[in-house]
Amino acid sequence: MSGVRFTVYDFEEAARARLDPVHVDFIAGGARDEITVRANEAAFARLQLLPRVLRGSFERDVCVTLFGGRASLPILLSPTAFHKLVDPEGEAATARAAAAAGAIMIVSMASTVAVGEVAAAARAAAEPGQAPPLWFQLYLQPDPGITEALVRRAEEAGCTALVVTVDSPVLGAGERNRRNGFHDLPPGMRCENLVDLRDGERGHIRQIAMSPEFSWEHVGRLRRCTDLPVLLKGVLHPEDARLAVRHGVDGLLLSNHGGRQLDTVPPTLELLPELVAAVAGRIPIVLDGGIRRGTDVVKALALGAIAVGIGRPVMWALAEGGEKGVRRLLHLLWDELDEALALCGASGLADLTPDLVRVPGWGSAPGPTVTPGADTRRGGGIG
Ligand SMILES: Cc1cc2nc3c(=O)[nH]c(=O)nc-3n(C[C@H](O)[C@H](O)[C@H](O)COP(=O)(O)O)c2cc1C
Ligand SMILES: CCCCCCC(=O)C(=O)O
Repeated sequence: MSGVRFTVYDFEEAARARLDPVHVDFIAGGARDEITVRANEAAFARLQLLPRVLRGSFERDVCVTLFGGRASLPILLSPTAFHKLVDPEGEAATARAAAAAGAIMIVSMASTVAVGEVAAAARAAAEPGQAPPLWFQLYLQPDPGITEALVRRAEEAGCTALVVTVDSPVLGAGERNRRNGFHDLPPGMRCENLVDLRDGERGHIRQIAMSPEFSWEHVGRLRRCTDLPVLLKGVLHPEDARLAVRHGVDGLLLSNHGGRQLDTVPPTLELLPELVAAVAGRIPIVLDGGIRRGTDVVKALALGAIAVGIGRPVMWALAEGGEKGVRRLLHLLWDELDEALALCGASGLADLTPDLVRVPGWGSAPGPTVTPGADTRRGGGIG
């Protein structure tokens, strides 16, 4: 069925050959001119690695502890909607692959399998006695009762953290989707987490309300309605990062939505040093956008992210080979990460420090100096 896949790009190529071009556009596309989509990957390519040698360590440990849960690798599956578009088992297949690899999966509010079923699939595939690390992503809803009902569904499913996407006061303009007339899921597919939230609601995409009315007050309300750790996804401005800390947020997913919301925002990698300095070790930062290689993971972690997330690569791998495809993808990235650590002279993630990365010609690590003790990987709020 599937040939040998050596890189993330091989999965993408195979998936493109297999999928409806309209769905390829939905996955690959971004907002407007897709400048940020391209910038995300380019930022990683621009940054250089400056390895250490002769550090005398034989094995490498890439496990990471986040909010008391342990993951086998610092690569999360960022929330992506509509997995059934690319595989009949949808998010259940993804969850089995993630759980088998010990990777954290963030289930999208717009998943095509209900979060409870996703969790059951993950449990069945996890190592015996291990709780599969599963988080839930949501968009705040104008009706607080709906937001709360979603939180309860996630809690009941056993999710261990909530990721609130805050970069979507309106839906970013995906011009490819507009041109293709892609506005609805095909018959037989729906957003299962939305079914029966209110009488008569059948899981239509339109039930997800994007609204510019949200403020920090709503974040505070959500904070009070659950004991789960709450992360904000899509904070880009350092001042907003400081506000997030002040509002009791437990972590940030530094993300520009893979370039799918506001076009021309900076690549997340370039923003990372500023955000690390802004939160000053008080909460951990996960970064997504453009991660395609083990060396990309090393660069993000060296600059202070505790872990990274991948979006499109998961969709391509799921399309290419279902559960097995995602398993192979995670194994491949784990392998690349392990190799990159070895070549950098690192025995673990804590060895990834800002001095290992350089902007060409700069002669030092990019961005503002990270305050000593402000490394979110060792600071408070984690573990
Ligand atoms: C097909 C697709 C669907 C997505 N769905 C969601 C979603 O439901 N919620 C969300 O917060 N982000 C969503 N995102 C954004 C991802 O979580 C993530 O931020 C982005 O894909 C990371 O960039 P990358 O694709 O370059 O790895 C989606 C992205 C893609 C490509
Ligand atoms: C109103 C539909 C929202 C679907 C969310 C999917 C998403 O975030 C994306 O980037 O695509």
